[in-house]
Amino acid sequence: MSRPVLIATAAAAVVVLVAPYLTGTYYQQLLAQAFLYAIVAVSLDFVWGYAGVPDLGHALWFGIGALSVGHATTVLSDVGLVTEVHGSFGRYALGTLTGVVAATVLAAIVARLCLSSRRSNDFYIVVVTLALATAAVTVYDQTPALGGGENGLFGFNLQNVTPLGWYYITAALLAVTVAVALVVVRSDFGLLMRAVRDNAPRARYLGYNDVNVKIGVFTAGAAVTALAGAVFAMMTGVANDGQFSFTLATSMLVWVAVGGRATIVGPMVGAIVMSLAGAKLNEHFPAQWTIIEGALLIAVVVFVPGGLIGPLVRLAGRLLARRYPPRGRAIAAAPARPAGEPGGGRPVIRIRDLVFGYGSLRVLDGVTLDVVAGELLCVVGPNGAGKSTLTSVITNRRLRSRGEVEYLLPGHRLGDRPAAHEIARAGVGRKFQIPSVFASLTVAEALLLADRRGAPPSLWRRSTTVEVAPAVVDIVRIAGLDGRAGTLSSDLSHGLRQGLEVAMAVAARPRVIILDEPTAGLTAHERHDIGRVLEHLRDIGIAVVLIEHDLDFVIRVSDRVVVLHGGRVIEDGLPETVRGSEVVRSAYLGTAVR
Ligand SMILES: Nc1ncnc2c1ncn2[C@@H]1O[C@H](COP(=O)(O)OP(=O)(O)OP(=O)(O)O)[C@@H](O)[C@H]1O
Repeated sequence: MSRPVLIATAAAAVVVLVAPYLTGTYYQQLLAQAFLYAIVAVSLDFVWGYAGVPDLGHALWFGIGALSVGHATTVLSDVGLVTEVHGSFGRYALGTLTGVVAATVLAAIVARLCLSSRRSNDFYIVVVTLALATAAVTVYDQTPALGGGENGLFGFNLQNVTPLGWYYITAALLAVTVAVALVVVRSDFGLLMRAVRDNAPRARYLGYNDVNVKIGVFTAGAAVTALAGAVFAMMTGVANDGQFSFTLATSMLVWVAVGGRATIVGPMVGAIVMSLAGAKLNEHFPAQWTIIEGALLIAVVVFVPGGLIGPLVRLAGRLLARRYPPRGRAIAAAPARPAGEPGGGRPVIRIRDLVFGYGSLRVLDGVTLDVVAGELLCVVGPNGAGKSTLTSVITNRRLRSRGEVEYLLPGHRLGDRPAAHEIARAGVGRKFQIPSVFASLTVAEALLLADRRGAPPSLWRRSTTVEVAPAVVDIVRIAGLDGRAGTLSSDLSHGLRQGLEVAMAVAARPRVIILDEPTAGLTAHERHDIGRVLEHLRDIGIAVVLIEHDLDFVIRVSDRVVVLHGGRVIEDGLPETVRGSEVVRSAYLGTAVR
């Protein structure tokens, strides 16, 4: 922590400690509530801001926590009226535990159902979480025996804790939440969260199970929010449908959006300021405040998508970084380590009669092919021949296809239909045709993630150096990325992103690497250099599969050439043979070949 940050944190701590003595009980209660809302905002920032899962029903978890405490500490009549309140601490603890467990289990089920669907996208998740929250309010209101009906449960607040006591308890809970959140988002796991948010398929093809990352973060967010709801109920002695409501869920989104997504501090400040303002204005203008909140959300999303406080936090960070350079992540060359098995000639992927189509369009039509260790295989063919599709079907066996793809990778037994991240973990690397990188990660961070190839990252440790193979250092140099370890991928040109993606694929220590047009956008000199790197990868035993259009380059670097046309292999042989083939010439000239 730099000195100014330390001073600012100490100053904030002094203000928080002294503030209740300068205000009355009323403001202590308001601030205690605001601190709990700030915990909720930080948890939503985790889920939405960092993992990119838009949870429109986040209030549901808060309501479950509150209701559970209310239910555990009261006795209800048939119509849901509270007839007795239990004051024992055990019941509050039981209610809290039950609420947190119930929210965690429900969130895990919802996330699994929403996120593991192949059709899952942001819109899908928004609709499901919104529908769930709306249904929860209806169920609550229709079941008085559960939560007291429209009146809710009341009068069960934990005795013997003064407003000042709650003020300090909630402040301490918020401090712990923010501290833990900051450690996690700066850790290696935080890197993975941002990677999954920016570009889930890219993370998947580096060996990470992006769905599980999202489910884990979503579930953790629900658990923290349920805990905040439980404490809220203990403090206020109230549990009602407002705590489940879409109105509260919208307020939560406003706190995060206005504060600034993916900053932790922004949503925390946003929640404290907005909930205090809301409490004051709600007293005099209840109807108007809801409209103001809605308008603010729209205005922020349209005009300042980074939020109001987030950019200030980032600016302060940048100014501080000039004076106190942070510990960035650096790239270092690791001692050479053989990634593949030397001694080429052994098939590592065996493809037999592979058939794949998009709807009625048959794109691969009985492809049979061996990918061999220590061989540089080029796949060529006219536009639309099915080259990129072949890559997709080899690297993701969850895509519906017929035929066989067998992976003969030592040390890895893949099931019948392995998922993309499992195939990547086994050592099949991929570069997409259009450069696919992580916008908010620096060059060094992207290589760090690639180097781990799906291994679970630490939740608290922040790696500062990424050690990559000499071939990666070569690619970094050839692509012009040296000296740019700290540059954000979003700030790189098209050509540099291309180079970064190739470097990422190689950094993952593949046994098979499939590169879809890695030289597109490179100069002749750079192509020559990339060609040398590919030959080096082949020489250390990696099976290199190159999809290329530049036939001169193909003839120069490849050991074997496969020609695809209309989804079929029409030629498979030595480069010179393929170049002289009549059938290949007619395929490229557009003559039908059947
Ligand atoms: N997601 C998709 N949905 C429907 N059709 C698709 C999809 N992706 C590709 N296609 C079609 O499948 C066929 C093969 O496409 P593919 O991208 O695999 O060819 P390619 O050989 O890689 O071509 P290029 O050299 O132009 O990249 C094309 O007709 C294409 O229009």
